[in-house]
Amino acid sequence: MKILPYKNLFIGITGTLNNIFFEGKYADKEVERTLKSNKQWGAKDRAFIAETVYDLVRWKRLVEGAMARPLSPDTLWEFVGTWFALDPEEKLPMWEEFARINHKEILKRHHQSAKNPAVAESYPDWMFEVGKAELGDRWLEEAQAMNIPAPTVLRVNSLKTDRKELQKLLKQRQIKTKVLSKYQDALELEEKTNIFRTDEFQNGFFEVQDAGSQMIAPFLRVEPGMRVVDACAGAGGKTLHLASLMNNKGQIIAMDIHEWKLKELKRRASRNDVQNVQTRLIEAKTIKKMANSADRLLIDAPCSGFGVLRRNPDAKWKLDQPFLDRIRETQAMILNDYAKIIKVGGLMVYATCSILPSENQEQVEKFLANNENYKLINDKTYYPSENGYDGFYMALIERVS
Ligand SMILES: C[S@@+](CC[C@H](N)C(=O)[O-])C[C@H]1O[C@@H](n2cnc3c(N)ncnc32)[C@H](O)[C@@H]1O
Repeated sequence: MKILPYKNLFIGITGTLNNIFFEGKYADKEVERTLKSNKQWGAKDRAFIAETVYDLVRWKRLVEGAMARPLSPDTLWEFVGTWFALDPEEKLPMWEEFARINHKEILKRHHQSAKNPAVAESYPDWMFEVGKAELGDRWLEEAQAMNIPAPTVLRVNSLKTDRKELQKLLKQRQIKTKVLSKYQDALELEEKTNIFRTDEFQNGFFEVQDAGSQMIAPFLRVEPGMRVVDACAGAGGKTLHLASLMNNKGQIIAMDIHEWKLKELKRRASRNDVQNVQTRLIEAKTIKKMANSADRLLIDAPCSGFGVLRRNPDAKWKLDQPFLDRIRETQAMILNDYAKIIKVGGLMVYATCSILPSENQEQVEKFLANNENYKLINDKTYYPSENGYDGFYMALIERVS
């Protein structure tokens, strides 16, 4: 991205990066906070800040390689300067903060450090090794695909409008979209814009939801009138989709262990005109009490996020091996315990936003080995390198007895 040589923008960038890397804040929330507290900036300034921050979060390790030292609160300006110095087309402003940036040295160090593919693709060693061990030859392609910024995809709320109509309404606001024909209700934005400000969003005509994620609810084969449990509903991205597919008929019980997420879900449901959802906080005996009660069950399990790093690049630096080990145990526990919620003859989907077999096929295989009364109907992994969207896994399982 072309440098905008205004110091206040660079102060915004370094401040935001400081909060993400050294104060434990999430990149999306921090960028939003910085932009909200600087209303004087125009659209180009905002795009420059957001894009530069995301690029630097994504490419942290590559830039550190070119700096030949780790990022610290004291090296933030050098970090930003080095990033731009790597691009021969860019000219750094002549500010004292960049006085020590030496283009030739940076390029020399970069050529050397990027011989290590984990540096070249900007992943921590442990994560690169896990990817290689689990995905073999496929990993490098996926690692590269997850470095490409995510497009914005909308899911049209079929309870309120349809794709053609929404596309027309957005066009009237100069917001161009393209139809993703392989996905029933998806529209992709042609350019980044603050879509949340539109009346169409406020009126619940659409939700922002990655195209890969839009494949999960239809995989569960829900029908109007069914009793459906969404066991890890979070703030309800997929609950809302299920409600649209059921045409608001039947019942969806949306559950989570965090009450604040369910509150957000209710707010979104009301904006979407979704009327068949009831929320339920998971407590000690909740799951046991619900045994044999549902026609369909969605387990959108907590996971490493190893398929959505293009959307959440900060997870590269926040995840660690102990978390991955713990989350696999949680997934196994959830699958085993929650599967009892469906009736005999009922179906469930186990899904994650990870492409690691250890969180996906291997979990399902273990579950089926311990539970002979369930059978796998089919499963599918969506790889970021193949579809250009987020990576997901989903398995459709039937309770046969
Ligand atoms: C992948 S997220 C769900 C995303 C959500 N389904 C959506 O489409 O927006 C996983 C969710 O599982 C929840 N969770 C974690 N542990 C859980 C447990 N033991 N039982 C149920 N939900 C759990 C998390 O709070 C999180 O909201």
